Amino acid sequence: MIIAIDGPAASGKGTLGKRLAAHYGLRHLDTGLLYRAVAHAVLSAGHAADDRSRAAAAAQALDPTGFDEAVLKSQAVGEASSVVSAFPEVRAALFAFQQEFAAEPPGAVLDGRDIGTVICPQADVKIFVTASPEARAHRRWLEFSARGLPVAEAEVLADIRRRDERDSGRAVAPLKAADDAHVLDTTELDVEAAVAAAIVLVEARRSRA
Ligand SMILES: Nc1ncnc2c1ncn2[C@@H]1O[C@H](COP(=O)(O)OP(=O)(O)O)[C@@H](O)[C@H]1O
Ligand SMILES: Nc1ccn([C@@H]2O[C@H](COP(=O)(O)OP(=O)(O)O)[C@@H](O)[C@H]2O)c(=O)n1
Repeated sequence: MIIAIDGPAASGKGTLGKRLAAHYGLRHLDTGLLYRAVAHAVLSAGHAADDRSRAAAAAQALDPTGFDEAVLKSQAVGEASSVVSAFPEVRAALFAFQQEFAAEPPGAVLDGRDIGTVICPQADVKIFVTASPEARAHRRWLEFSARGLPVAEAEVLADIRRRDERDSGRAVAPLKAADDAHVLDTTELDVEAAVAAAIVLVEARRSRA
């Protein structure tokens, strides 16, 4: 079984992806980490995120095993990742790895922006997770605070809005719900309620199979 989860920044894709993978005994891939790792490689080599040829080269050279999530999940890397991810060469370089990951038995849960539309259009279940920008900013701010990263909530909200706009507006693989995706709005749901709602969607699909 392949479960595709897409949605805007900090909507809870990764949390849901991990929980569904554990529940169904599937592997999980947070595809945002791939774009974050490319952005981090470009920045740490002293280049700007909008340096297209450096970003393409970093994506082609990427070793997608063993990411340091603490480093990649910073605000600066998040912002840069949405710049590098708009380059078609970067997306092309990361395409095969994601498709191969999904194809390996017994299946997988992948989360990102284009899983249901581009990477796994054949996914058994597609979930588009969303929540209000304010709820998402608050959750991400809590996360940064818990990690001891001081940042103003208004700044997190501005970053989220900027990234959503860039991710939705790009020409290649923009952030959008697939026509056959179930939209799950978690603004009023805590993690447990969101996981339970997602399991209901997966079970409904399985009972039709
Ligand atoms: N339904 C929810 N209610 C409250 N907090 C949530 C919910 N889903 C996720 N979170 C929290 O919000 C933050 C962002 O979630 P995450 O799964 O990392 O989102 P994404 O992968 O979409 O960026 C995390 O700190 C996570 O624990
Ligand atoms: N499948 C994907 C996943 C992420 N991305 C890009 O990578 C950035 C970081 O993704 P992420 O999932 O780690 O971001 P958060 O939702 O965790 O903040 C996004 O803003 C997108 O620009 C993408 O283009 N396609």
